[in-house]
Amino acid sequence: MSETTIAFIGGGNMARSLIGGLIADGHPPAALRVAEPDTDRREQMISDFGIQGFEDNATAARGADAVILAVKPHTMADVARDLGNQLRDAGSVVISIAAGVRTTDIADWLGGDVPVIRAMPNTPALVQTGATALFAMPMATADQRDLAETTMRAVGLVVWLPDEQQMDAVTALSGSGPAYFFMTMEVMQAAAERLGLTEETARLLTLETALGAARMALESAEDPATLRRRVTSPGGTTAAALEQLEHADLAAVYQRTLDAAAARAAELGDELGAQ
Ligand SMILES: NC(=O)c1ccc[n+]([C@@H]2O[C@H](COP(=O)([O-])OP(=O)(O)OC[C@H]3O[C@@H](n4cnc5c(N)ncnc54)[C@H](O)[C@@H]3O)[C@@H](O)[C@H]2O)c1
Ligand code: PRO
Repeated sequence: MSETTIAFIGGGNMARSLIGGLIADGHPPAALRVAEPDTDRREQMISDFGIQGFEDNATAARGADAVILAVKPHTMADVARDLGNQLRDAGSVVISIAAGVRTTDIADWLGGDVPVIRAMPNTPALVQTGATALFAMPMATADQRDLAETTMRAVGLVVWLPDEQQMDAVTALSGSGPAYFFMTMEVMQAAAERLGLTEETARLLTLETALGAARMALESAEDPATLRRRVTSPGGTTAAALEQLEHADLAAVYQRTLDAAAARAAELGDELGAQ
């Protein structure tokens, strides 16, 4: 793994999280490259991480073991078409992290015989607690799958999907999911401040509670419903609180939330695949 050269095409938020997580895991910065057209962003990544930065995608990708396409979904077709000749000849493992965009479309844009692996990571990769789902085109070799898995496992959990369609649900759950938890933290902290806590106290207690609940749910043999019941004394404070969440029909809110994200992922795949 330490010898593996990984080139990121696009140096935005998600690339930054993956690069930060890989370096924290011990990946040598010199073996990481980023192609980023925005000069300030590129220079910032070079200075923050000590990686190699390039203005030009082809130069960054040349000779890399893995090329991670980390541009926005609507930029993917142009980027893949430009890199196609080079990637087909080089035998690099091509991993796309774009929401919605399907492997067969990326392979077409690359010009055919390139086994594309699709990944849906999330930004907690930066602190090595990412969650990534992978799907590989059937033509991908075991070595190519291994390289994709090893790369993403360096920054957190990895699961393989048997069916690419499930990627839309994953995007709705763990790809976008950090935003749902961040929003919950924002509103819980604000509510606690309105109850009289200082900003700093409310912030710390909110974040530690989120971390503690997540760790406990991960490490416990009990399911979250059991853990929730253990917090909830009959007639107590938690019961009074949960009554409000039930009244707001949290289950329906989250169903609509994930449905909307999954539908948008499918829509992106349809729209962009038609190019
Ligand atoms: N941010 C997330 O939480 C997240 C999670 C999973 C997947 N993704 C996927 O990752 C991809 C990137 O998302 P992001 O949030 O990092 O976006 P971003 O806008 O922060 O980053 C995209 C970067 O690509 C650069 N870019 C634009 N045109 C380019 C080109 N032609 N060649 C090379 N680079 C170019 C931009 O300057 C920008 O820095 C998207 O496809 C998104 O669906 C994002
Ligand atoms: N961020 C990207 C988006 O919002 C993809 C998952 C998380 O589209």
